[in-house]
Amino acid sequence: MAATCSVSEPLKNGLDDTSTPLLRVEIHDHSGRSYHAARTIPAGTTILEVDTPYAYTIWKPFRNEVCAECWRYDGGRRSFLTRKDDEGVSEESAEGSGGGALPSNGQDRPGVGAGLWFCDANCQGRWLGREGRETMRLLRVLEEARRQKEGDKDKDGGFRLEDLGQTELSRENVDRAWEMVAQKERSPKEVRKWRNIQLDHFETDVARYVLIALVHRHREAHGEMDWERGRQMQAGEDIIDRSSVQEDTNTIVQFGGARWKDFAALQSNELRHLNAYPELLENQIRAYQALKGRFSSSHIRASTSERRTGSTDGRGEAQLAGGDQQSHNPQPLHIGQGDIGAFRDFGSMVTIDNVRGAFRVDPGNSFGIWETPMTDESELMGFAVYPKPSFFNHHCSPNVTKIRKGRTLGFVTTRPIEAGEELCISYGHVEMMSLQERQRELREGWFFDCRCSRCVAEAETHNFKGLQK
Ligand SMILES: C[S@@+](CC[C@H](N)C(=O)[O-])C[C@H]1O[C@@H](n2cnc3c(N)ncnc32)[C@H](O)[C@@H]1O
Repeated sequence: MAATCSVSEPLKNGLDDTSTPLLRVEIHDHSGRSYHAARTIPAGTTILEVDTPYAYTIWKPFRNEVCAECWRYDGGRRSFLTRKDDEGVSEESAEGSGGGALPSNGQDRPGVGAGLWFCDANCQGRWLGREGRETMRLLRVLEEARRQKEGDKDKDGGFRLEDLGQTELSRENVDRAWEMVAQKERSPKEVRKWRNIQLDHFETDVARYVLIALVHRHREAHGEMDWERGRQMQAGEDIIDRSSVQEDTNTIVQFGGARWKDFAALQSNELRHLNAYPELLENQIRAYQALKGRFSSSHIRASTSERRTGSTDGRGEAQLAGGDQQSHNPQPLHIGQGDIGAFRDFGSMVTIDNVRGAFRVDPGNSFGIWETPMTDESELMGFAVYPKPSFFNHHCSPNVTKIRKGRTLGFVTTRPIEAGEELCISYGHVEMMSLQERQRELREGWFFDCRCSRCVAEAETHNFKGLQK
């Protein structure tokens, strides 16, 4: 039964932009926003197709076995991956919507890459065209935070769950944990220490997910204009002031048809997720601290002004972060001339609100990046959040199936659909399970009590107490 009055304001956000000629969003009492058919739809119709996620990560064990662009995986074989990071890309050829024609400055710490492998120059070019070479640099800086050996977390200044002195992760306690971090970051000295935080693989991988989201938010905030300006500076062209068209160009900065406001307005499962896995709070806060320490605005600002006053070494480069990193990171990381526009104020994106916002929406909305074709043996290689498809609710007898081709997600009807009918996918492989098994699976894996029409009908028939209409 669809309702329109029982939802909070945040839940309503994003509704305006989500309807398409085939889909409209309705709000249900027990399951929130959900796609419905705007008219009759034949079986086999692609009702939504989204070409790229807003944020995603590939888990470290798969990083050098999966193409970073098309997500091709060949059972662990690597011979099809012929390009790494920006290797083989000339300075001029990395242009695109990301405006990525920035020089490889030769200063990046040897051995630390951005962690991106590609099938070939096409995949590499597509990635660079969308994300820009600057994003590669940011990923490289973050990779320096990846702990190479098991270390002692206690002494690195990063948050520990024990610091909270509470085992129960109530709303108040989670807020208090973040507030403790907010207090600490009022001291620039403390934030400088966070540059030395070393993250474990999981923490680094989730920090990469956040970083991609923040880069996208930054791109929206600054519009294409700065990227274009950086490209012009690099190419030695006259800078054309296009500030009058910034608003127009802003509207085209989207990733998978979505903007930050769509991403951040997705449903949050923060508390239920943290209660199931309390150590995640430590992982998330440490990831935040490492990002903050490495990308802090004040550090970038100081460095960019250095460049402007010519106090760098004359190679026209501005220091980004890591100038005084720990001893095994002796070389400072630099960004190239022209990056000023692209990076300007990137550090201001690294706020508790933004980072917590990105973590909050991941558990309820992320799609697993599975090896295809999907079998029982398929590997889970990472996860991705696509805001538009996140409005599909789950049904234990779904009428829509999800198909991944590369990083594009397509949604196809599996039977004829009546106008007004709810359109649902299946979140897991639960169709063959009993009512009790399905309920347990969805509660434990997805943190909700399934109230799809099949579960509700079966619960009534079997007098199953767990579900009420
Ligand atoms: C990916 S979101 C789907 C969109 C969501 N309804 C919203 O308003 O943003 C997944 C969440 O939707 C709700 N949901 C989806 N399918 C459901 C179902 N069959 N029964 C109850 N809740 C459901 C759950 O709260 C779940 O965590």
